[in-house]
Amino acid sequence: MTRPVALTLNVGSSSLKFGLFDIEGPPIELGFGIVENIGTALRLKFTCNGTTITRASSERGPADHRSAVSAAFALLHSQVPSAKVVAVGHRVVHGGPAYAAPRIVSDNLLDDLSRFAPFAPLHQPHNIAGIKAAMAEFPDALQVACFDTAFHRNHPKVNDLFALPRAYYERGVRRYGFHGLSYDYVAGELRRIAPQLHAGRVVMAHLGNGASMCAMEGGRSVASTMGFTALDGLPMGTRTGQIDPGIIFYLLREEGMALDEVIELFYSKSGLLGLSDLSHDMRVLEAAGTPEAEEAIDYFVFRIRRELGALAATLGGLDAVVFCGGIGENSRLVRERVCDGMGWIGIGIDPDRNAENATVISPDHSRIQVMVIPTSEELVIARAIKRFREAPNMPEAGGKPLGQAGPDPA
Ligand SMILES: Nc1ncnc2c1ncn2[C@@H]1O[C@H](COP(=O)(O)OP(=O)(O)O)[C@@H](O)[C@H]1O
Ligand SMILES: CC(=O)OP(=O)(O)O
Ligand SMILES: [Mg+2]
Repeated sequence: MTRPVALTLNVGSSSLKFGLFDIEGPPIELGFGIVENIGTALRLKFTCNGTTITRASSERGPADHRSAVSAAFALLHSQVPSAKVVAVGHRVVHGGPAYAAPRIVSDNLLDDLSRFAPFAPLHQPHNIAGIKAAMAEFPDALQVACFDTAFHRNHPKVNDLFALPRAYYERGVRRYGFHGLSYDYVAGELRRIAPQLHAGRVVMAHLGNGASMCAMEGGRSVASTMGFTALDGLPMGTRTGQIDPGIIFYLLREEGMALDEVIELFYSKSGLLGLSDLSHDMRVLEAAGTPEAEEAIDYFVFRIRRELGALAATLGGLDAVVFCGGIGENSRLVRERVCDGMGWIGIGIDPDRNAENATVISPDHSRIQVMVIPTSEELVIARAIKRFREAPNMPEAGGKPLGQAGPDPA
């Protein structure tokens, strides 16, 4: 017997995450998979019905994104042969200035999204390739694109500006902000767990391989540390984060680097990896204990603290800080160091709660609640699919980001 399911695809620079959802009622996750090590030798992991299987790719030589997607589809077909994929939802990192809600995929949309590829070179080309692969694999399925930038589209204009001549803003050179699917999910969870905090002033820190922070007022994004590209703001696994743009001119002019080399340096060789000279992976750095690894963590924490102060000032005060993403959800060390000595602003941490990754890690009666809320970009995508299936003819059926409006459909 076949059963109709929805598939979510989140194709990143070095990994692909996919989810399988029952969407008959409120979306329920049936399975979750990850294909890692794109660029070298693929490693696959898939959990479904309580069983986890892991596999190494049999392919020889470095595997590209196309083989990663094929491997994910093959795994699905072999492990869940009864699943009939009726809809596929895609995380698309850049939606540009226009897309403030999910969209059904069309040729026009794909053309439009390709224009933003230079703004997100680690993600957008792979996101688009994932959509095309899914269209070929599941030709009868509904295809929905969900944008990381959409959650931030209602920023006050001043927070979207760069101090360039005005024409550049009109041409799309704006501070877009990313990780919107994650913030949307976590804002929805915050509304469920603590509606009074959701209604207040919140800084969220999505700390994963990509890392950013978002200031929210009443569940709406008003500012983000990421800008025109997902290179801005916090240092990341392999990305610089905010940097003096004068360095780019110096590298091009004085050190004679080619533009592509600078792009590679900033996106793929910097951040935690560049500073530690060891790894982009926080777990490895925490275990290493070398002075360089320590300094990489110190810089990561320093920039988070600095942005926390700046975003709190943007909000005119602070009611809650929420950590999410692989580091935010799991690294007690990073959370502890971020909150250390922040009593002056009202932030404190309970060591036992922090060690347990508890939902609330601040002490009782704290003025500012410090929380850990695991994110799920996949569930936000599945909910968008569900809305489109219920109202297929509405171009905006994806609606407003969940954290921002209306009751949670789940
Ligand atoms: N227990 C842990 N302690 C510290 N860091 C962790 C832990 N688990 C995961 N991480 C870190 O989370 C990061 C990956 O985050 P994730 O959100 O999964 O990334 P992606 O952006 O690829 O989705 C890596 O730096 C990893 O080391
Ligand atoms: C926008 C971004 O940085 O995404 P990721 O964390 O998946 O790299
Ligand atoms: Mg991520």
